[in-house]
Amino acid sequence: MKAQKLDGKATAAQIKSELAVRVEALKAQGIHPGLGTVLVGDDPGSHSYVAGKHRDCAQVGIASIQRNLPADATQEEVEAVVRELNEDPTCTGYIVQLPLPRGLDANRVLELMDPEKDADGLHPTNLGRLVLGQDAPLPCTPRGIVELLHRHDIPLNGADVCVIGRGVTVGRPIGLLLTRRTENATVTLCHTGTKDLTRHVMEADIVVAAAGVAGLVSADIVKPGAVVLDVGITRTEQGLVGDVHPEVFEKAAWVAPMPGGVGPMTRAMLLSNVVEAAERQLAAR
Ligand SMILES: Nc1nc(=O)c2c([nH]1)NC[C@@H]1CN(c3ccc(C(=O)N[C@@H](CCC(=O)O)C(=O)O)cc3)C=[N+]21
Repeated sequence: MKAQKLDGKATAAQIKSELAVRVEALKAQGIHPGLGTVLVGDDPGSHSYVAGKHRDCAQVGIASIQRNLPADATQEEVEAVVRELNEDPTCTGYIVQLPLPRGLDANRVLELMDPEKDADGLHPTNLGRLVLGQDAPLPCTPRGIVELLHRHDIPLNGADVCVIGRGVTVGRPIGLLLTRRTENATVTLCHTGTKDLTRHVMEADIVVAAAGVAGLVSADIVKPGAVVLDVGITRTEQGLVGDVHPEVFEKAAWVAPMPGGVGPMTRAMLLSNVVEAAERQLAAR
């Protein structure tokens, strides 16, 4: 058996064409969505992600606002840019690209953002709203994963999901999304302190691999017919490597590959968050 592909690239293209229609409708009402990015330092990976985000914006008619700071920028300089974007009416949503260079306090920066403009869903207020089940921008990668599963008719109701990784952008919030009544999955959150990872992966209907350990999920620990999503990215001399070993394609029913799976969905959800923030601003007028 060869796994079917959870095609994030094609699904993201579909979502972008839906968003382009909503952007036109907003513009007709006088609201022009604009995405701001705050990028500190010269990490080539971060620069290429941010460039991709602005290309996506152009495709759906969202304006781009780029604020780049040098690697030696101070906490005060970064915070000044955040304050500026909070006040900028042309910026309807923005992100601070993570991780920030050493020595900068990302939590203090996130806290300073206007939660209504938080396109990443990572402001403490919005993470709190997620816990409380209130309407708020959702973290992009978890939201992209749920959307990818929904659009391939993968059932979540009652599914046993094993999440590997407890990071703030993926592992921790995805448990909150998947256990909402509307999704109704059962989630096990595994991490470096997990005693027997193999046992948890073996029992799972759906595996979300977000540990950042190349090839961590091998075919021998995946249940036949499982759904496996590769969220890990490790840069090697041979290129980008995911957390899911290629042999898993021979055992799983569905695989979201890296590249071409969750990454493009993450970017599409960022655009969704910007459009929804603009729609909320219109509704509040
Ligand atoms: N504030 C903030 N928000 C983020 O959403 C955020 C961040 N910081 N820091 C870094 C991570 C990483 N991330 C990715 C998004 C898309 C791809 C993506 O599109 N990947 C392509 C391939 C990537 C490539 O070829 O370089 C794919 O999987 O097909 C990857 C990684 C967002 N992040």
